[in-house]
Amino acid sequence: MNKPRLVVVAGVIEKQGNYFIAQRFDNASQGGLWEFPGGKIEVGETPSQALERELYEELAIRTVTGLWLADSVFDYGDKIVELKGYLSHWQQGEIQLNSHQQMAWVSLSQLGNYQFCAADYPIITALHDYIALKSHTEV
Ligand SMILES: Nc1nc2c([nH]c(=O)n2[C@H]2C[C@H](O)[C@@H](COP(=O)(O)OP(=O)(O)OP(=O)(O)O)O2)c(=O)[nH]1
Repeated sequence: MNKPRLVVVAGVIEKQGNYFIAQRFDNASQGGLWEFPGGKIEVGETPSQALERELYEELAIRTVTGLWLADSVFDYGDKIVELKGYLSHWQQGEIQLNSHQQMAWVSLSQLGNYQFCAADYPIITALHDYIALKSHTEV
């Protein structure tokens, strides 16, 4: 039997130098692990539309999708996840945690203290690279 291949979008939201991360419910797939919020792309959606819809459903905030950070493919055994990571810019609303058991705002260096879903590590690397590049090009 072919394994399902899910195409999933995830958004990195920054506020005052910290990044939003959320912990999956213990009883979900990849339970208890941390992630960037997002979810599966539905038929007919662009990645940005899917991400803006998911962040509204999961966190009740309106966002605009920004720069693409990285794509990552990981085989979890029962399914293959193709994760697309983007920056997401918070526009409106206060965060309500509708789909996660915990949230945190953490600095770039603190991201290393959390155990993320395996597919997220290339996104975290791309975020580090992006921030390093940005700090070198800003005067
Ligand atoms: N939203 C999100 N999902 C991620 C990330 N990293 C990662 O491996 N995933 C995986 C976990 C899930 O298997 C899948 C996304 O599914 P989902 O968040 O829409 O919801 P779900 O729990 O209903 O998924 P599933 O159990 O039906 O597979 O992608 C991430 O950073 N954000």
